[in-house]
Amino acid sequence: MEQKQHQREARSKYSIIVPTYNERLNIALIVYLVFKHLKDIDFEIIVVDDGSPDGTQEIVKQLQNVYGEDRILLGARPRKLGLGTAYIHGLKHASGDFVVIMDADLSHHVSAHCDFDSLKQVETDASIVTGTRYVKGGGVHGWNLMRKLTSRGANVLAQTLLWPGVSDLTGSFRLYKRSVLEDVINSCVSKGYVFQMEMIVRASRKGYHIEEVPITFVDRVYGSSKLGGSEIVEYLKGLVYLLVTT
Ligand SMILES: Nc1nc2c(ncn2[C@@H]2O[C@H](COP(=O)(O)OP(=O)(O)O[C@H]3O[C@H](CO)[C@@H](O)[C@H](O)[C@@H]3O)[C@@H](O)[C@H]2O)c(=O)[nH]1
Ligand SMILES: [Mg+2]
Repeated sequence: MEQKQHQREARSKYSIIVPTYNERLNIALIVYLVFKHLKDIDFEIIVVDDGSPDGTQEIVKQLQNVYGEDRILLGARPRKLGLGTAYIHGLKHASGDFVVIMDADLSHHVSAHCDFDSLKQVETDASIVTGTRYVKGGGVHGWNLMRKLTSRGANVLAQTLLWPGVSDLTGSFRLYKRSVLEDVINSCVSKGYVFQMEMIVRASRKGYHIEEVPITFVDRVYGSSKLGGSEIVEYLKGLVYLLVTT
């Protein structure tokens, strides 16, 4: 009895941060899939919503009624403040020893990072386990040619200039040791999508052990991407900034 109690106390906890902007049609399904897949794991889901006009927060509140406010936390912000700062906001609510970040639109499948091997890796030797589309076994489904070229181009450019030793710098499905995330996040300045690249480059420069797992990114069915031209400009600026400062 005492031993069981001890085992429960010693169990690692995972905080899953899911940023949302207009994800009313997706959020219930991603939450359902996480609960279905992570049966034996202690976790909480932190939804960081930027005042979505489509009423995403109303759905999250309903989900809190179903699953409990201790399992689904809502980090509500007044307006769209960017993807990078959404993670920072989510981390403030997180109580886990490990943090998973993933999109709300079902482009990431929870099994890729929350399988036994990934969890074991980050609990033992790795500091970060990051999903990559650009190794054997990984890929992208559903993007048009322009989007594929944009993603590939962004990665090739960053690889060539920064040599971070990671094959997919712009992907956003990652598993962090909480202490590592806190350390790296505090040195980041990006606010938007470029944040993913800055995080992994800074982590690599700090010497953290980064493992990669192949993932297949599946384009969303409901809603639309929030990646616009201004994010691409920010990415290029971020690249130059990292080149000069790291
Ligand atoms: N809170 C908040 N959430 C946001 C914001 N912008 C986007 N999101 C949320 O962030 C997730 C990813 O946004 P998408 O708009 O679906 O991105 P994508 O075009 O599919 O891009 C994906 O691939 C990129 C790499 O090619 C990734 O860089 C990106 O993170 C994402 O995984 C979604 O859950 C979306 O609701 C924001 O300003 N605030
Ligand atoms: Mg998406």
